[in-house]
Amino acid sequence: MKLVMIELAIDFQSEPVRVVVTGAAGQIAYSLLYMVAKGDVFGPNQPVILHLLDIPPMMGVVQGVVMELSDCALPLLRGVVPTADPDVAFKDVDAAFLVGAMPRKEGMERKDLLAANVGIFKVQGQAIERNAKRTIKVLVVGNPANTNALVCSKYAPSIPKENFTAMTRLDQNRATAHIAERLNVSCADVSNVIIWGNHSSTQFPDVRHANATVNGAKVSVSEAIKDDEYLKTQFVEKIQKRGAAVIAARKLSSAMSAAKAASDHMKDWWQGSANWVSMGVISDGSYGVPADVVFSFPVICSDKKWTIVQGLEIDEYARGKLDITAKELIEEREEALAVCQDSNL
Ligand SMILES: NC(=O)C1=CN([C@@H]2O[C@H](COP(=O)(O)OP(=O)(O)OC[C@H]3O[C@@H](n4cnc5c(N)ncnc54)[C@H](O)[C@@H]3O)[C@@H](O)[C@H]2O)C=CC1
Ligand SMILES: O=C(O)CCC(=O)C(=O)O
Repeated sequence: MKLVMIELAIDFQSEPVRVVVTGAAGQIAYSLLYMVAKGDVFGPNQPVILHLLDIPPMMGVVQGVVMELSDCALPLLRGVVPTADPDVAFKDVDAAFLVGAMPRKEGMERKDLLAANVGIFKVQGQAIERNAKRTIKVLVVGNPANTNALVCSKYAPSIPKENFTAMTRLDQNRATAHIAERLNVSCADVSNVIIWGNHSSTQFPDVRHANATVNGAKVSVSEAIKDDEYLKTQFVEKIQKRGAAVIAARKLSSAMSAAKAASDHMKDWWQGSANWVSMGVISDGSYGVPADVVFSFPVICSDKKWTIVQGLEIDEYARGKLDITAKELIEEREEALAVCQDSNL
């Protein structure tokens, strides 16, 4: 099928940002592209040019997505570049959503995807190094997201490591929504829920510093819930296993909620965050987390930069949880780097 490049003839004052979405034929991209193209992420006045990357056999499907984007008649969408060539996809891009990867099936752990997916992020890191703006902001969604982000950054050595992040916002959103439901308040009334560590079943969803507005008064979540044992056990397990629960129910992995989380993550990074948000970022050793892993920390974003929230108390219980998830990330890193070295990609 012949691919067409669409440059829509709309005149805007601001320069468009170039945004690549990989896995453009897949289910997360199908929701995410619409959110980006209608201004949810980069702002209601910021034109965008979308680069859509997928593999050659999926180009027919991508062409259908291009048609639908056009049919949405979105004023901010200045152009669409569908391609199966990473060098075209990453050319001069300002922001990247790295979604394209194999999703897990029922019964698998996310790290089981490592051997299949890590090569994709090596190749894309190399393409970023050759083509992207040095200021590119990269959000890795494809699993295992933290380790894929680390691999990607290692193969783009001239881009600052701070520009590579992994998505744990879906876990944050799940935890926030769960607390809000339990307290019968809106999600907007719950703040500062933290996800520490890996986007995996070792992650530590932590509400020890979270607040909720209940009946007009701001209180700590633990005060409002009044069941610390529940918050330390069932709640943690529920969030850790939520992805698997969705797969069991839908026979497909989370997509609409994953796209919303990707949109939230990039929006906060680009436009600034009102509260703490959780992002997988390169560890600088904060909270005793080993360096050279992409670890989810609470961060604040401003001026298109994230900063790890410092000074939070880590008690013995939290220390144990942080150490478990850090250990898993070190194991994943060693395995991933071995796969990259063995592969001729
Ligand atoms: N971090 C997180 O919170 C979440 C991560 N995920 C992960 O996101 C990934 C994508 O999920 P879905 O969209 O549901 O999968 P999907 O299977 O619907 O789509 C994946 C797309 O990626 C494409 N693809 C494969 N190799 C590629 C390559 N080298 N370059 C570009 N595109 C490539 C496929 O052809 C396919 O179109 C999976 O790894 C999934 O586990 C999903 C939900 C949440
Ligand atoms: O759990 C999975 O592997 C599916 C996608 C995902 O990462 C999630 O839903 O959290």
